[in-house]
Order: sequence, then C-alpha cells, then structure tokens
Amino acid sequence: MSQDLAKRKAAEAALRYVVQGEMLGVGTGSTVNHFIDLLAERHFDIAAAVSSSEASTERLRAHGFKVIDLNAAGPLSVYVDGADESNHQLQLIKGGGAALTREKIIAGASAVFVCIADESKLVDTLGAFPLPVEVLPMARSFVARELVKLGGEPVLRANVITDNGNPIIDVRGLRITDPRALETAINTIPGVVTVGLFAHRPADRLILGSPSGVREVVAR
Ligand SMILES: O=C(CO)[C@H](O)[C@H](O)COP(=O)(O)O
Repeated sequence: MSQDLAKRKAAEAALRYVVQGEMLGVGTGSTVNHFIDLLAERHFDIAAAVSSSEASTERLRAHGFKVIDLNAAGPLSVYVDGADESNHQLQLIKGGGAALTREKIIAGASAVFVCIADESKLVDTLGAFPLPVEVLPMARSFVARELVKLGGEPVLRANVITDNGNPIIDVRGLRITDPRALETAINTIPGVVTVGLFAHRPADRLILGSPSGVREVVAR
C-alpha cells in the first residue's frame, strides 16, 4: 500500500511536465495508471496521447482522452513512463509490463523522457530485476542460448504475449556494469525485437516517490 502511495506521488509530480494543448507520450504500468488517472482528475487538456500499450490506450480512452498513432503524431516533447530499475545515470530496465518495444520507440521519439517510480527502483547496478527481452517466436530458443553465452539465465515468461504478438524472455543473474555494451550485444542477436535495457536512450528526469514525498534525481 505504501509503495502504491509512493507511485502516486511520483505520478503527481510528473504532472508539471505536461504541456496543456500539446500531445503527450504515455507509458505503461501501475505508476503510469496513477498518472493517467491524475491527468483526468485534474482536468488536463492534452491534444492527444501516444500510448505504449493497449492497456494504457484503453485507460486513456475510458477517461475521454484522444489516443493517436505515433506516425500521426510526429516528434513528441514529453514522454512519461515508469521503470523496473534505474541506476544513477538514469539508465533503465523496463518491460516488466511487457510493453518494452513500444516504450523504447516512444522514448526515442520524445525530447524529454520523464521516468516515474517509487524509490525502491533506484539501484547502484542494474540487473537484480530480470532483464526482459522481446523475441520473434521462431527465434526463442536460439536467442535463449545466445543469452546464456552472455552470462544470463533466460526464462520464458509464462502466459505472456506482447501487444506485438511476441514472447518475452526474462534474463536473470546479470550484473549489468556496462549497460550500453550489453544493450548493443543483445540488440545484435538475430531474432531479438527489443531488449528492455534503456542505456543508449536513458531517462532525462527520474522522479522517485516515497510515502512522505518525492525527489527528482539528476543523472550523475
Ligand atoms: O516497463 C514497464 C512496462 O513494460 C513499466 O514501466 C515497469 O514495469 C514499471 O511498472 P510499475 O509502474 O507497475 O512498477
């Protein structure tokens, strides 16, 4: 419950980045759900949202927000999304909610990526949270073998297919000391759609909530 309150506080603090009348990139997850609900509760007037998942699209539309395709939106000024882990450089692990591919695309298309999370998500070294990798179905076993060569323990996520129709492999046992190198290495395995390591495109702001308040972390 206190973790949920912390998420809501982080989401609330991100509202100050929302520009009324403009388009807004919106991510996925329980922290973002608070953010979407707060946008509605506080009567924010955005032109439209570009959403990273069917779940967020449904929630946004249920509140009466217009949701458009990224192709129709062009570059975005702000993207708000959660994370499973962040290091002090604001490099992230994302994909716990299986939306990593669309999240990485929208983050890449946005000028400012505001990450919202509860304070437990800030770590010194990424990797305690299993690293999600979205793969094409026919490449599942091959990619898993390649991930073992990189030192990981791949586990197919049970009963999950992404919005793009693909399975996810969660990689345990990694201590990610060079996130950019690992992101590149996994990206170059044939059959990988997206690795949930956001190192080449980290967040620009990290808002961490706790039950007693929020703090904004600047990249070291
Ligand atoms: O990457 C994500 C979805 O793919 C989420 O942002 C991440 O899993 C954090 O979720 P939550 O806000 O529920 O803790």
